[in-house]
Amino acid sequence: MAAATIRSQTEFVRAGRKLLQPWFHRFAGLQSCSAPHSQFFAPSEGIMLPAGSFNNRVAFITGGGTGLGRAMTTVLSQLGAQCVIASRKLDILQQTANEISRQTGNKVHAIQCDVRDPQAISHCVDQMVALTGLPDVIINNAAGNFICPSERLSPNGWKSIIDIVLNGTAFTTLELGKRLIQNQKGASFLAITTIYAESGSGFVVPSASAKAGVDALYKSLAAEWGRYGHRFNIIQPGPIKTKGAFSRLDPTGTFEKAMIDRIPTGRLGKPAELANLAAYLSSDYASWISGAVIRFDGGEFVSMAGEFNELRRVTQDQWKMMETMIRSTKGS
Ligand SMILES: CC/C=C\C/C=C\C/C=C\C/C=C\C=C\C(=O)SCCNC(=O)CCNC(=O)[C@H](O)C(C)(C)COP(=O)(O)OP(=O)(O)OC[C@H]1O[C@@H](n2cnc3c(N)ncnc32)[C@H](O)[C@@H]1OP(=O)(O)O
Ligand SMILES: NC(=O)C1=CN([C@@H]2O[C@H](COP(=O)(O)OP(=O)(O)OC[C@H]3O[C@@H](n4cnc5c(N)ncnc54)[C@H](OP(=O)(O)O)[C@@H]3O)[C@@H](O)[C@H]2O)C=CC1
Repeated sequence: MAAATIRSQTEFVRAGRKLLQPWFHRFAGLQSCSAPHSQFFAPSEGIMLPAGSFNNRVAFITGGGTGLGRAMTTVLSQLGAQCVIASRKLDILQQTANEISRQTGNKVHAIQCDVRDPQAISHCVDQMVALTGLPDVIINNAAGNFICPSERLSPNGWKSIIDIVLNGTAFTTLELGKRLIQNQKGASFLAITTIYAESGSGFVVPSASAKAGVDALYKSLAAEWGRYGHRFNIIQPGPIKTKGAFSRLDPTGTFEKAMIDRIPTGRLGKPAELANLAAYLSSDYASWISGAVIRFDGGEFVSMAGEFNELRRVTQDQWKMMETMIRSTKGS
């Protein structure tokens, strides 16, 4: 009996390893494939804004230790900003902060903060004020997500995403907004949401609901707090390969090709491309942009939305045949 249990456990572990091996390989280098026509849309990953665009500015980036947050921190730091990154895992934050500081020569500070907890945010802002003063640029980027059929979702599963994404963004924005208003200091607020904040999406229902809430929060505050010198903008990215996102949204790697097939530019986005857009929206060059929602997805959203877009698959011969059929139709 015991031997049978051990054998079945060993088999289970073996099967698990086999299943997970491609996963580890995929995330080791975060490589992805692309369609041949993506050659027309080669990413420009160099820094877009002039050097020094953020000199004497302080930027606060939640979730700045990994993925897109790290890319945005790198670009802002390269452009002269003193950056403060905040999230739950201090060791990762500190490593990122040290690496970027070394790379750019500008100090990046790491502060531990769970954005679900308003008191932790208040304490984090106290620490930031002591280190750098209040920020000029705030990027609400921290998020949590996982694919899950809604009938399998527990109340706590729902709550954990809403707490990080919607409440976390609201608590951070309100804490910083109130302090900036008290100090009569203007600032640029940017939220990173997603294309499905607009459409909704099955299988990521808590994330879709929370991100839609963030869009509404930022559009509302753009209207209300302009009078205090605050701008609020939103970037809705499509798929950009990061370990955080793809390990939770495409754990087996099965859907990546289908995703690329439906993106008109034939490839995924690059963190550096998003970082350039975020830097522009947060800069003085964008001082007349507020309340904007920028979809940044290589055309994926419209490609999925159009009734007839699947006709891309029709060949020239099939078109000839169909045109003949249509033209030969008489009457209605
Ligand atoms: C067809 C499309 C295919 C592929 C798409 C591929 C690519 C992407 C394309 C577009 C992306 C668009 C938007 C992306 C949005 C993003 O936000 S991506 C960023 C994702 N990054 C993260 O999530 C990082 C942070 N995440 C985490 O820390 C965890 O994952 C967390 C679960 C969110 C939170 O961790 P925490 O430790 O606080 O929570 P837990 O205690 O572990 O869990 C809380 C409850 O949730 C339940 N849970 C957790 N995981 C699952 C799961 N996989 N399925 C179901 N339920 C889950 C957990 O059980 C707890 O509930 P309880 O058991 O009832 O207590
Ligand atoms: N990559 C993509 O394809 C897309 C990403 N996005 C959005 O881009 C943003 C960045 O995602 P991406 O870089 O891909 O993924 P990551 O998982 O790398 O980034 C999420 C970050 O949020 C932080 N975080 C999570 N929970 C909390 C919390 N409770 N308090 C503070 N920080 C927290 C994590 O740090 P820690 O674990 O240390 O707390 C992590 O650094 C997210 O808003 C995501 O929704 C939108 C569309 C597409």
